Amino acid sequence: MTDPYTSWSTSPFVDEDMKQQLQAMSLEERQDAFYQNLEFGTGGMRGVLGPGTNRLNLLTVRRAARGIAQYIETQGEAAKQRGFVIAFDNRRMSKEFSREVASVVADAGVRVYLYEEPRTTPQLSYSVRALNTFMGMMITASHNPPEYNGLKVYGEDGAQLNLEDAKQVVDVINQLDGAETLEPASFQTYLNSGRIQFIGEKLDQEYQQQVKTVVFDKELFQTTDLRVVFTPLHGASGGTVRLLMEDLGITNRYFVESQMEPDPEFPTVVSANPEDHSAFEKAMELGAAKQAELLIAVDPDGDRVGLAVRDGQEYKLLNGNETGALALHFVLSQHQQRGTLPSGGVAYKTIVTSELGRVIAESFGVEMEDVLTGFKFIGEKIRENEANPDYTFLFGYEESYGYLAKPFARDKDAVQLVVLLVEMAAHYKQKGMTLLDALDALYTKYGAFKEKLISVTVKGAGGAKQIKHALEDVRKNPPEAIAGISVEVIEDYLSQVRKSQQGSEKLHLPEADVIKFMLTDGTWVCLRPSGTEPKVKYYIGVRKDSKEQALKNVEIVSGWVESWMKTKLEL
Ligand SMILES: O=P(O)(O)OC[C@H]1O[C@H](O)[C@H](O)[C@@H](O)[C@@H]1O
Repeated sequence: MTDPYTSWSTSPFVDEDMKQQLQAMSLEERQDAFYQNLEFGTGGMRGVLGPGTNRLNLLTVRRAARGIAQYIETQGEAAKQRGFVIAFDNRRMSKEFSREVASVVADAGVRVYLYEEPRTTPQLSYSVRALNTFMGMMITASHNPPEYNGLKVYGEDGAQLNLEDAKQVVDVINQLDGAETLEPASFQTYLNSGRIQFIGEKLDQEYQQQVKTVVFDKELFQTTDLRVVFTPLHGASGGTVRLLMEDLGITNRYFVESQMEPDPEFPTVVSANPEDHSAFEKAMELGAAKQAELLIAVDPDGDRVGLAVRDGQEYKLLNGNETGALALHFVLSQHQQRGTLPSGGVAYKTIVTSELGRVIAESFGVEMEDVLTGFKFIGEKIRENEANPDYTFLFGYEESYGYLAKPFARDKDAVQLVVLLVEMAAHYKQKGMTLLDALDALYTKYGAFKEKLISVTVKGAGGAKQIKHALEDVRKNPPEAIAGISVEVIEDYLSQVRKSQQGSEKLHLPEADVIKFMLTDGTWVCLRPSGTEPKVKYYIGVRKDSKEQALKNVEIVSGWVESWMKTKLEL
């Protein structure tokens, strides 16, 4: 059998440009580019751009699209007619990939709707629902460096494919021949025939109308003197947010102009990730010049959002747990004040997100349900329950900076949150409070919660195995105490068993390689391998009477967990 490198080098479907790149590769580069097929997993596909089976390029994208097209074909004529919608953000090759996917899917007889210019992930999610398509795709690598791109696949409800459907798609893709053997389809032919249609302004406007419904009190925008700085970090959300802020009459709005236009090179940021302090650098400069109280940064595909709040002469960043708790509390208290808090209201968070969310929800008589890490699990819950007339989705969030206020989108939606967070900051400003004061008020009322996330990178071919073995070892030899605090409950999501002194019970969440320890003083520790990076993640949460105590304790427990896991990973 010909090796894949030779097969690609001689394939009629590999263009001259790529053939030259193949020729120029060192032996090491070849090995890395061809030693496996870039995995299409339950979260889609993400990787470095370039030639090879282990890279993202027109051929590997074609292969993934072919698998998706074949999967849609197996779902029957109605699914094909309902069609497939595609959006992309501002990554290198995104437009080319979007057209490649469109052609391949159209070639299978499926109707295709396509955005011509960058749009956000939540708008893609909304578009699946608005156009009633059978599936959809977002082409993005979220906040990864410029050399990456990726594909995320959505089901008919607008959420990322659930585990069962994703598995079926993955199985079809895995059975396909090599990417270099697959014939391309003609984009122009299907565009001319109308099987591929461009979409745009009408859906943009509809989506923006929907976003405005997230606001409780539009008049607040006209009366507030709150000063807000916004940056999309060179991503896809800039245009939409600018229009929304203008439209809502948010007077003191300032945009980081050098970062407003979509740019695949992200030239003015070290990391286009609102979790990183560095992402706020330009926003902080503008904020200082304009005396802004609030800085908002949205990641390139517009699904995650970070905040920085003015504290004296500096800005303090809020993390996902803090922003999420504030937003949840704001939504629930606004409903309560207006008498619109429904009796069957439900909120969601992930199992690695702060327990403060549960305490807040319960104080309003709202159920807080936990799901596995990944926003698709929140989307799945909304779908499972929405037919029930007694059910109302009130809020969903996760510590990794993802939030959803209203379910017209079914993925985390930073655009919704931008308007909600500005309203929230204006609301507190009216009371003479910053968002930091508001957070302190939550701690006073509900207890001081503090969380910490430690990510340990374990790279290389053996990295994933090393992580797996370490977690196996934790299961075999679970600690009786962590940092001197007794373990009360162990939840193992792999065996789906919850063990405590009272006995064992089954956990009702999908199987996942995750272990969570609950300690006698309310502290919890959760361990899981990252699904998107070569990392193992340790999440720690504590609840104490004072902020100082909470801060101290979270550090003690984190230190203990880090050294303990070091021995398990044999680092
Ligand atoms: O922790 P990882 O598996 O790397 O995933 C990182 C993040 O990816 C997505 O944004 C998911 O919605 C999050 O739940 C997750 O935290």
